[in-house]
Amino acid sequence: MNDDFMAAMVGAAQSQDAKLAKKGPKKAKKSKRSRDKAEEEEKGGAKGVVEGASVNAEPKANKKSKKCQEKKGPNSLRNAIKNSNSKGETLTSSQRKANELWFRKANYGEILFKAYYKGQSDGVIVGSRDNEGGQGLSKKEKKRRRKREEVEFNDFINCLSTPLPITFRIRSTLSSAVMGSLTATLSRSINLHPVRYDPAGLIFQCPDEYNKASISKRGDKHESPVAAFLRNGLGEGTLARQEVVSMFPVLALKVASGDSCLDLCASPGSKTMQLLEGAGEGGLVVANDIHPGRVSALHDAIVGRSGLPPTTLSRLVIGCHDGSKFPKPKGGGFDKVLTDVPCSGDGTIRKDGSIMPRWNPSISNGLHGIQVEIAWRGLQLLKLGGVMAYSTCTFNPIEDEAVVQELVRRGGGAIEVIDWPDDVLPGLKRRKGRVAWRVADHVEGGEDNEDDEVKIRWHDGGFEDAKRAGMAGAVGSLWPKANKNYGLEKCCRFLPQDQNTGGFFVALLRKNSKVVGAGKEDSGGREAGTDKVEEGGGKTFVPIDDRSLKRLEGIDWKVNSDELRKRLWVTTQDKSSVMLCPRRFWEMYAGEMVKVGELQGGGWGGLLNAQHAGVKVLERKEGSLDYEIVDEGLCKEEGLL
Ligand SMILES: C[S@@+](CC[C@H](N)C(=O)[O-])C[C@H]1O[C@@H](n2cnc3c(N)ncnc32)[C@H](O)[C@@H]1O
Repeated sequence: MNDDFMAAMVGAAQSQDAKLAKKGPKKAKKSKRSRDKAEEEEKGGAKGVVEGASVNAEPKANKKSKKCQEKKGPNSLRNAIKNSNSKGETLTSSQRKANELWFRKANYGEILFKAYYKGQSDGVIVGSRDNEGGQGLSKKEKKRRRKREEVEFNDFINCLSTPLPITFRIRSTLSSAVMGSLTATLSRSINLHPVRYDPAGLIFQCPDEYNKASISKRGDKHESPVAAFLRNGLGEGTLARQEVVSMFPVLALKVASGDSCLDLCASPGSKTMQLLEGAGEGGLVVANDIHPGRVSALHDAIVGRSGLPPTTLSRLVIGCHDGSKFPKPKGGGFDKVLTDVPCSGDGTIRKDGSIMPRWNPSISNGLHGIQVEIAWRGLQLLKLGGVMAYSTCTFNPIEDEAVVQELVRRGGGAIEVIDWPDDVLPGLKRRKGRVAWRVADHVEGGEDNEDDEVKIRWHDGGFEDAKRAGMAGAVGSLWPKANKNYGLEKCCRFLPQDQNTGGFFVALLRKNSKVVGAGKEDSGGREAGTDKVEEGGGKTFVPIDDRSLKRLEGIDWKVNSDELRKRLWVTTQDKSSVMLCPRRFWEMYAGEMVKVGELQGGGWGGLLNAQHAGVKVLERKEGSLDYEIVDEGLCKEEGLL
């Protein structure tokens, strides 16, 4: 632990003590309990200082790969947390740590979470399922309804504090004989039956007594029969461990044999595996993630441990790009796209204890913009008539319906939210997407907040009002557009108490015609203008042209320009970098670039077992037209230096 951090902790504890002294004794007592808990965690060195949520938590990787991730992979969630104080100030690392520690110790995450979701519009968590908002009810009916909602809200909160059941699925690629024998073993020897809403009989949810701890006791004589069954099945590749709600988006996509699929935010890869199973041997799955370390973990999970046969694996291409700028492959778009975007992850509270303590609404507000951009790119990369699933594991409408609303709005008629297919998991309890929700941030004391308490600040007056009130990161697309019909009720919300699952959100979007950009006034969070890119415009890998080659003139390449032209494929990722796609493909493996294939023939994806679609090797120096090499080792390997 370094001195800075120690100082930050001491400072945080002192400021917290001062705050506790200011509050009444009751509040102080409550906060003391959570402070003790936080201190225990701190001593254990566990998740002491807030890191990314489970969805974004870095996989275990060696030190080198971690360093590499920090250098190369921006983490949207971590960034959102960093900037999540209501004033939008950029904090130093020790200020941030102190802030987080104080926040966690005082239990503010839970307080804000409850206040936010309790105060949300009808149906976001509790209440009407029909988007009617309870108009026209008598006083008595309203009172009864409020009581019912109170009970419902308590059910929701109570459910969040219970552990998530272990779930798994039988792989859909197995022969019916193997499937039959597995289901027979499960029902006869273990008395475990498929979930009632899966007529295919492939999804299983273990009873509560089989928790994570009991399942992880492996191989000893106390190993439970389910644990042994799982261990064998996972090893042989007949089973896949996956949270049940996480299976929904790919099932709803109804991937058919021969489909080309893009998984834009793929790591750790559980949904990529479902896509691969569905697309079969005639299909193609491109799995992408922005983090080299997470791409590596995805590779290990799928290529190393999934047990999927080589014929299936050869249909997989792994990429490592910012999904919002993913290059368009030559020869048209994908049949199916999945954008399982980075999110605040509060739907995973049952399995990730680190989420609630640092929860605040500004995290979601901060992620909305990148979620829109990734999903918008997904829509651009979709074939006409193709379907994209947009999914998150959060209850927050800011990351759910508000994103879908912005995509449909941008599409200007080209994009349509479609219904969940009737024949997929019939009987599954789904709640309708919301057409109304409330926008909030949180205030941490000071001028805007006389009580000096951290609390939710609602912005019901809309975007302009919120901007005037100093809401950090306010963009128009956070608010519902009450006067327009965007088909949001067709989105699906999954709440934990309904089926003993995690929380989840799925929207299916069909592309009916080409999408060409959007009006500036309501951009989803990035600078206006970035959404003006036409489909695939400037983002296709092409062999390097003379003009681009000229821009790279300062570099002392060891091969002549004809050879360079053959080897280098280029796409402009942003104004300051050039993504080169050598004719050889590379992947990130435990922090090292490893060559995995060579391009044959003319087109991108010509070799399907290529594991990487390109890599940024040149970056423009700030304020100059010169490029500098990002990865010298790679250029040397390629014979370019
Ligand atoms: C919810 S997780 C995906 C889970 C995965 N689909 C699965 O089911 O196993 C979100 C992922 O998005 C990645 N990510 C974050 N920002 C991204 C971006 N701009 N482009 C692509 N991936 C991104 C994170 O690294 C993280 O692995």
